[in-house]
Order: sequence, then C-alpha cells, then structure tokens
Amino acid sequence: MVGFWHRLGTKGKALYSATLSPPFSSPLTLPHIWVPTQTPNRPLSSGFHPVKTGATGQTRSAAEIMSGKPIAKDIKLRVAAEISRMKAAIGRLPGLAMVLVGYREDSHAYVHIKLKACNEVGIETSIVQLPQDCTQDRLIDVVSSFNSNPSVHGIIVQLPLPEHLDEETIINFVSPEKDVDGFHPLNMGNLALRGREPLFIPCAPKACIELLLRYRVEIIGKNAVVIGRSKIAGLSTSLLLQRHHATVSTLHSFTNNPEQIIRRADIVVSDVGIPNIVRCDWLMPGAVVVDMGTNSVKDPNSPRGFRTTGDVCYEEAIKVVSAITPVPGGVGPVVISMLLSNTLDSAKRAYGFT
Ligand SMILES: NC(=O)C1=CN([C@@H]2O[C@H](COP(=O)(O)OP(=O)(O)OC[C@H]3O[C@@H](n4cnc5c(N)ncnc54)[C@H](OP(=O)(O)O)[C@@H]3O)[C@@H](O)[C@H]2O)C=CC1
Ligand SMILES: Nc1nc(=O)c2c([nH]1)NC[C@@H]1CN(c3ccc(C(=O)N[C@@H](CCC(=O)O)C(=O)O)cc3)C=[N+]21
Repeated sequence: MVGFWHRLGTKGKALYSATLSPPFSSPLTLPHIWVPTQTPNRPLSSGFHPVKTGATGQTRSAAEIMSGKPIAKDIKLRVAAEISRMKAAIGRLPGLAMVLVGYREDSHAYVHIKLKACNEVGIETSIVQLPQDCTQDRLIDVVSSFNSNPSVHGIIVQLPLPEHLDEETIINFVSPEKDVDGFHPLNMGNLALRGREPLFIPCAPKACIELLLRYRVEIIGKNAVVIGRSKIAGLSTSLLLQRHHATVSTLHSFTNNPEQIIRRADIVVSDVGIPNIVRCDWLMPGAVVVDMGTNSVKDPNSPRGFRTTGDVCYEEAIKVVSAITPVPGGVGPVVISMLLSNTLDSAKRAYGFT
C-alpha cells in the first residue's frame, strides 16, 4: 500500500471551558480572519535598562522574555470555545487534513504537535503518509481528494518535500479556500498587495506579529530586519511586517555585511536555520528579537539526545536586547495556535457560520 490513513476524531469534545485569565489584554478577534492587538506602547531602544551586576561591573539588561506559551494557551481556549459554539449551533466540526511525505524526523515531530493541538480544541484530523519515493501524481491525487472533501476545511502539505517533487506545483494544487498554511500564490500574492486581503495569512508571520503586539512592541515606522526569505517564514514575515507599516529589510544568503544592516534594526526576526548565527554584537542595544529558528543540536545531556535551539545566541542576546523570544517556547507554540485559528476560520467560511 502506498500510504495509510487514520482519522483522529474528538467527537465534538472541547477540552477547554474555563474562563480566560490571560496575563495580557486579549486582542484576538474570533471569528474570521485574525485581528491582532492595536494598542502597542513599548518604546523601542529607550526601553533598554541596563542593570549593574557583580563586582566586575558587568552590565546585564532587564530583557523581557517573550514567552509564547500563555499566548498560545489563550488562543487555543478561544478557538475551542468557538468550535463548541459551532458544534452546538450547526452540528459541524472543522477538519484539517495533513500530507506527510517521507521519513524526516523533524517533519514527523511537527505533524505530531499539530495533531495533538487539533485534538485538544476539537478539530477533526486526517493524515496521509506517503513514502519518500512517492510520485508527484500520487501526491496530487491525495491533495485533490482533500480539495473535494467537504469535511476538510484546511490542507497542509508538510514541507520540505523530497527533492524529486516540485513544491510549487503541489502548493498550486491546494485549493486557496483550504490553504490554511497561506502558501498558495493567490494568498501569498494578496498578502503582498496593499488593499487586498488573503483568505489565509501564513501562521509563522501571524505568530510573530501577535507576539510583538501582545508584548506591546510598537511596529509602525520601526526598522525591522528579517533574516531569511522562505515562504514559510522569512518572506511572509517581511510582507506582514510591511503591512503593519514597519520599514523592512529582508536579508538572505547573498546579503553583504548583514551585521551592519541588523545593527540598525529596532526589530530583528531570524528565520535562517543555523544555530547561534546571530551574535550579540550584531544587535542594537534595546532591540526586540523574534527568533523563529527551530534547530536540533546534539546534546548528550538531554534525554532525547538533542535539544532545540534558535538562530540567535540567546545567552549573549539577553544582555543586549530589550525583549527576546526563547526557543523553544517562543514563536513555535503560537504558530501552532494560529493554524488552529486559520482552520476554524475556514470551516466557518465554508458553513457560512458567523
Ligand atoms: N517556529 C516556526 O514555526 C517555524 C520555524 N522555522 C525554522 O526557521 C528556520 C528556517 O526555516 P526555513 O525558512 O524553512 O528555511 P529555508 O532554508 O527555506 O530558508 C532559510 C533562509 O535563510 C537564508 N540564509 C541562509 N544562510 C544565511 C546566511 N548565512 N545569512 C543570511 N541568510 C541566510 C536563506 O537565504 P537564500 O534565500 O539566499 O537561500 C533562506 O532565505 C529553521 O530553523 C526552521 O525550523 C520555519 C518555519 C516555521
Ligand atoms: N506546510 C508546512 N507548514 C508549516 O507551518 C511548517 C512546515 N510545512 N514545515 C516546517 C516548518 C516548521 N514549523 C514549526 C512549527 C511549530 C514548531 C513548534 O511548535 N516548536 C516548539 C517545539 C520545538 C521543539 O521542542 O522541538 C517550540 O518552539 O517551542 C516548530 C516549527 C512549521 N513549519
């Protein structure tokens, strides 16, 4: 058999029913497309308050650690509550379908995280696993069957795909109405164009903006640098920051003297995939750093034999910046909750449920 199929249902059970007590204001507007906080008030740079420590006179900043966990929890609670309301009103649940090709350990781990999160909020899931050598036609067939399945409201083709498969062709086949990743050219194109609204905004940039705004980081008019230009994270984050009126520089592997550009940035977002590539002397004192890198590094002291680390040299950066996301526990959990939110929005749109 080329692939196998199993279905994890939640039978409409929502695990969360408690009232919210988030440590932040609650800017997420559900239903429909995510609307972020609009009340930032953190002054950049001037928010940097070095604190003297120890006899050596070394300074240590009071960097704020921007944890994503409470934000993700809050969004999940809201999504779960909306799903319960939808189930009670029309007897339907949102459905997310995932396609996983090959045997990459990290891809399996990410899909597992997504399945678990869906299960927690009441989203029904389907997963098709295909072997490493699967043909393009087979993959297109699977995507097409999800496109025409009315109980599927979101489709994810886990990236990266094996090299013999053409990623862009596959993404073109995902119905734009079910493109909860936001990678279809129609959605990505509309994200890039002022005055247009994509049906879905990719989850990583949404998570980045949500984190910045919940921690009251001002974006309008600030100099932002995004290191990396992938559609999953770098490029789409540049586009979304621009929609929030930051002045954005997008850096990549051909950028000359990246440190000089980064050193002028109020907001630094890193999406490279190289541990510790961003050093403290690249960062402006008082800058705000969102580290999207999720890199596995060998660690014999960890029970898993490896640990997850970001792109930014965290121990150095916290002495210089005014705020930074940790890895793990920063952007990652919020990205997952944005996927849940996109899937709910899609189901509501499909059923005309408001
Ligand atoms: N937290 C989350 O939810 C997510 C985390 N990630 C993580 O982000 C990281 C990157 O992932 P992804 O975007 O998929 O990776 P890609 O390999 O697709 O993109 C990496 C980007 O970094 C650029 N780059 C590579 N080396 C350098 C360098 N020395 N200087 C400047 N730019 C450089 C590349 O430039 P060029 O374009 O020229 O090749 C490319 O644009 C990974 O750690 C991944 O796990 C990704 C998505 C979501
Ligand atoms: N079609 C597609 N859509 C994606 O959104 C997509 C993809 N392909 N391919 C790979 C990247 C990567 N990505 C992550 C999502 C969550 C965490 C995450 O939850 N991280 C946790 C746990 C990290 C850990 O401990 O390993 C954290 O940072 O705390 C990380 C990475 C989504 N991606």
